[in-house]
Amino acid sequence: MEKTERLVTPEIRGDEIDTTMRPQALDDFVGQAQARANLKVFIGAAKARGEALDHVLFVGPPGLGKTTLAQIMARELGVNFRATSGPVIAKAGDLAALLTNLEERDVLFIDEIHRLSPAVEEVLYPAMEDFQLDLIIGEGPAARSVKIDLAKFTLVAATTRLGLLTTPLRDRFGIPVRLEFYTVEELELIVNRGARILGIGMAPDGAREIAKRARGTPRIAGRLLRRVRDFAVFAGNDTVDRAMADRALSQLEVDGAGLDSLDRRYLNQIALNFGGGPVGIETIAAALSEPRDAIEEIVEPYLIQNGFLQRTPRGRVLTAQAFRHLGLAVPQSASAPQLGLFADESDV
Ligand SMILES: Nc1ncnc2c1ncn2[C@@H]1O[C@H](COP(=O)(O)OP(=O)(O)OP(=O)(O)O)[C@@H](O)[C@H]1O
Ligand SMILES: [Mg+2]
Repeated sequence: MEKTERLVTPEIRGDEIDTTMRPQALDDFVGQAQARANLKVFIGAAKARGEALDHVLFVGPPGLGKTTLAQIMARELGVNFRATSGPVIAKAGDLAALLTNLEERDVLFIDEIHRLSPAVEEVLYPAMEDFQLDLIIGEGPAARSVKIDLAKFTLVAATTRLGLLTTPLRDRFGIPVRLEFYTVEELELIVNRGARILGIGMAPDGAREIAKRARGTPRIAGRLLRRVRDFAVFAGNDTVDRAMADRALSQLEVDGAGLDSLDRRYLNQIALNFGGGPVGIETIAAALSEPRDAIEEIVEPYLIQNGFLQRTPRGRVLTAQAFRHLGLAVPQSASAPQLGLFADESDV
């Protein structure tokens, strides 16, 4: 099934070169105050001891800055940054090749670590724990196992789906870091910084308008900013104000809450065809002709976070706020407060 190309998708799109606005140092990185403060201490301590930093696991929805933080960590540690991702490492030998090329204290970044194959994971365990590689050389009766010592490296891994990680893998990370959606105020700072980098004027109410519609996600803030800039340039404006931002984003079908047409189709589907829920994710995915994974990863987290949707053991349920946002009458059941008791957000 083909994925819908959305302006507000938090995933990186094929047409984007996503690097100009990337912060280079921990102090330029906006938001995630707690994670940043902790990392600062751990990085400082590792540097003072001259040792490799403990392995770090970043968990959170796409576009919140996991890759950016991993790069910043390598830079602050003053070590090399090597990057790969779960689906790219096909064979155990691929990972072995990466690991044996690392120097002392280097950062190896594995994106989408939940997509590593079990055979590759087996190689990763002793590498993370004892900095050793257990390899089988040869086949049949001539096969023998050799141990190779590795440099003491730091694995920095990222996942959008903590629930898909095996427990033994999860347990081998000394520093788990959960990234949260950004506040509107934080996104305003990111939009203003981006506008300066892109060389476009930004009025305070313009930055606020873009920030409000960016779904708590810096990648989306950056993308909306670029599109709004296009509209401004086309209109002959050198400064983006609220009216300009609003006009551009409305034209692009991103509404005042940052919801796009897929979000509204999702909510409408549950409201109109399933009486507000509860309804199972498979049913919704089929009704929308969208892959279930995409819905779970890039549509629902923001809707749940912002009080439009609840996950319950019996399925998805719309909140009163969602009905109001769609301009629909709120059914009696949607306002029942006890629904929250059953909300299951363990894998958001
Ligand atoms: N705190 C921040 N301040 C400013 N810009 C940020 C911040 N975090 C992320 N960005 C910008 O958002 C974009 C996405 O960040 P990044 O690629 O690190 O996200 P990610 O969490 O790795 O996403 P994915 O899970 O899709 O890989 C980058 O272009 C980066 O410039
Ligand atoms: Mg990334």
